[in-house]
Amino acid sequence: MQGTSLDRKTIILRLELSTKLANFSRAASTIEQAGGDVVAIDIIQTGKDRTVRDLTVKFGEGGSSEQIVAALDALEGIRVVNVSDRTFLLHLGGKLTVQPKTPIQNRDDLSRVYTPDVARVCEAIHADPAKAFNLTIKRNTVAVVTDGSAVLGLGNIGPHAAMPVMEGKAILFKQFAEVDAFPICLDTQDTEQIIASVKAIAPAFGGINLEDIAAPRCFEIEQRLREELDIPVFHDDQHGTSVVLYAGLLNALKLAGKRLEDVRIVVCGIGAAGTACTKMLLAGGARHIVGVDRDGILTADRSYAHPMWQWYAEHTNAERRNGGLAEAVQGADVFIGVSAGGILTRAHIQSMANEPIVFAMANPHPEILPEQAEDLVAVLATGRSDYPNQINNVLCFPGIFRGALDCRAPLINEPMKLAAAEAIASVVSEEELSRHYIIPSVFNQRVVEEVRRRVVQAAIDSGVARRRPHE
Ligand SMILES: NC(=O)C1=CN([C@@H]2O[C@H](COP(=O)(O)OP(=O)(O)OC[C@H]3O[C@@H](n4cnc5c(N)ncnc54)[C@H](O)[C@@H]3O)[C@@H](O)[C@H]2O)C=CC1
Ligand SMILES: CC(=O)C(=O)O
Ligand SMILES: [Mg+2]
Repeated sequence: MQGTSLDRKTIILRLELSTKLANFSRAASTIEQAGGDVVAIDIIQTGKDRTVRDLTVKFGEGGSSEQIVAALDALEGIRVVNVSDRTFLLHLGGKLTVQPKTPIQNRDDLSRVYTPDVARVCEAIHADPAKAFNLTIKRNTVAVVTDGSAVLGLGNIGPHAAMPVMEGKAILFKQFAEVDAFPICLDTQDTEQIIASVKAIAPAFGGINLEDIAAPRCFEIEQRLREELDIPVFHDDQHGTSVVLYAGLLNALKLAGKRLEDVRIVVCGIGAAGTACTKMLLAGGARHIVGVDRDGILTADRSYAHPMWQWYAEHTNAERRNGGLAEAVQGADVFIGVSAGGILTRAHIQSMANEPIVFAMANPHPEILPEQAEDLVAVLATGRSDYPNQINNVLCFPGIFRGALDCRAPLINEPMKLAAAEAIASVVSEEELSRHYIIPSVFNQRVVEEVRRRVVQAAIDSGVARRRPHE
């Protein structure tokens, strides 16, 4: 596994110790010998035959949780019941809760919140369904919907395993943009069933954020839902990613003194994110794009069963390059990776043009780690939170939905996406721009504010705003 995490340096071990066979100080010294340091002990249960204790253990470069667990497992009378780290503990019981806005303290409150008085509100909405935006959670609530088929770069891990990511997205919506978002992981990967399910739940929501649904089905699902619903439907991995990529590239090119129209760009991984990034770059004026996937460079010399790849081959690679990743990156100015971890090598980067720009955006493992390539590049970015230059759709989706909800746009159109990209890029001033700061931090409060402002304006200018928000 690549990458490091500080969290993995502190673990909590739950041990069951037989009172007859095990000796606690023996366990502690075994942990020490395996490179760990016991910093806290909690007794969870004691009994005649056994005790259960939680041990907080820190370890340095020399130790690992696997070594410590293996050493303890070898001891007679000790059973390792569970190993957690801070990340796992943070996920205990999930990361979200539902909180009422109004307390119910007496019968009168109860009558108004619930029956009988609530009925008058129901009837008002029945008479005018648009009132659902004013009288229910609809106006501020987004469904984060997945089928678990392309979760981060982990692949098709299914709806249960997708939940932690979707809960995470919901937290980001709330924390950064005050949008109430709800994770919905569907137990189907059938296009028609996904469309029908989302349509069926849509009345409760003011927007639909599709997440981690694999290509090619994500294209049809999004298009059909956009046509059939009157609230924004936005596939984050396509459009959120392309907006942030475009913002990052505008700034990186500024720094490198190159123009989008002139540079040779390689997009690696022609799935949801890769296709949308390419469309955004073409719309922005890029002229030399080559796409490469597992089977090599997409070229009009071949025909593809997958209609999006056919489209891709016909709209890129004018030179009709052939070959694999090595041939694609040769002489390229920009590498955009939305594919899989660890596939880009130093040799690949050395074959690129001078001062190359590398955006290794696969999550959680980028195509190449910054420490492996930093000396070879003008700019390097990843999708991760633990390196500089985080090109991640979290810079887009909270603000773009905030704007769309505030002006009650029925969709998120191209001008709104472009406005979001320009807003994100604009947060980094000319003076601040540097190879380690081409894209603002998600914690920069101006990001959401600026994205929202420009998205609302773009919606008004393009005639899709159904209301003008108060400033
Ligand atoms: N930084 C960011 O904001 C974002 C990053 N991503 C990352 O991009 C990656 C792709 O995500 P999606 O487009 O949603 O998935 P997807 O499943 O729609 O597409 C992935 C594509 O990459 C291709 N691929 C896989 N291994 C490859 C290899 N060794 N060489 C070339 N192509 C390869 C697949 O064949 C597929 O066409 C994931 O790692 C994801 O975490 C996706 C969205 C946002
Ligand atoms: C960031 C994100 O949405 C992804 O990696 O899928
Ligand atoms: Mg995603």
